[in-house]
Amino acid sequence: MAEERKCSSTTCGKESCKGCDKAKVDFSVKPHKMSHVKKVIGVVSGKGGVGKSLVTSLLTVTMSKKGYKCGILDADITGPSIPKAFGIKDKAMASAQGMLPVCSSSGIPIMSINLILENDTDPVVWRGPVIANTVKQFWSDVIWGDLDYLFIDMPPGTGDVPLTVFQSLPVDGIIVVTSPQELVSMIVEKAVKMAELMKVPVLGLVENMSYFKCPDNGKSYQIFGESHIDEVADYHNLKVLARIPIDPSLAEACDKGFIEEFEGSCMDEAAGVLEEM
Ligand SMILES: Nc1ncnc2c1ncn2[C@@H]1O[C@H](COP(=O)(O)OP(=O)(O)OP(=O)(O)O)[C@@H](O)[C@H]1O
Repeated sequence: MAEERKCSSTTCGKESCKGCDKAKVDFSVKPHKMSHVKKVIGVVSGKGGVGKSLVTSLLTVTMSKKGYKCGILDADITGPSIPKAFGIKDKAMASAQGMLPVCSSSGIPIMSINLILENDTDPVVWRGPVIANTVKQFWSDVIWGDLDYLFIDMPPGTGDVPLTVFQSLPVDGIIVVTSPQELVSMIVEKAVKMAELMKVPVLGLVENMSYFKCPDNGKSYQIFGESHIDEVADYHNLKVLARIPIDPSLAEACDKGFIEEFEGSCMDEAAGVLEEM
């Protein structure tokens, strides 16, 4: 008689799966005992360079200005950009109890691989499991203290690290960042399907680089083509939380480390959704 074929998925976890060795296996990792984080929010994108780190930074700054205690876990180990956006030059320290995040000038605790590496330009040439373990340690070994929201800047795509974050950390919801271009529907669908598989709610979509408002004539131009974000959001029954224009002052703030000085209101709707959670 043919042997029953075992499910080899690490993500199956279905009650109905009779063959899955890994069904109902608990991959969760405990936070540091001195961390009390109320909500964990993942910021994801289907592909690189769409402004995920910018959106993570803007959300954190907006929520902090509303009086919430927020932190950022930079899970983008091979392309960390959060410390730069916040102009952080110090390195992370450790105490006998655990690792200490570095606080930005307005007091936002941040942990990123670039706060540990000797030089910011040192490349991380590590195997996937080592990278994934580092992210887990940023949760289990870092003393985050009391936080209302911890934002996780995920690496792009649906690979090893996003999978580790979803399985190991108690992610309460994700925000999907896109840019206006043809691939958007496929990219959003991949992120939404992964979130469904991981049973994590999608809080909504953010379209970055939506348009450019010309300072000379006040007209808006859709530099990357017509936006399809509304159709995609309707199709998946999701909200569009923000449309961020291409704004050279945002790029400058991000690249020169002044993101905390951001005063705009483009993240207000997203902030409202987070407050309602
Ligand atoms: N709306 C915007 N207007 C102007 N510049 C922007 C905007 N969004 C992002 N940028 C710039 O684009 C670059 C890439 O942004 P960012 O690092 O946030 O992307 P990312 O999706 O996190 O990239 P990666 O996936 O490679 O980590 C940065 O230099 C940033 O300042």
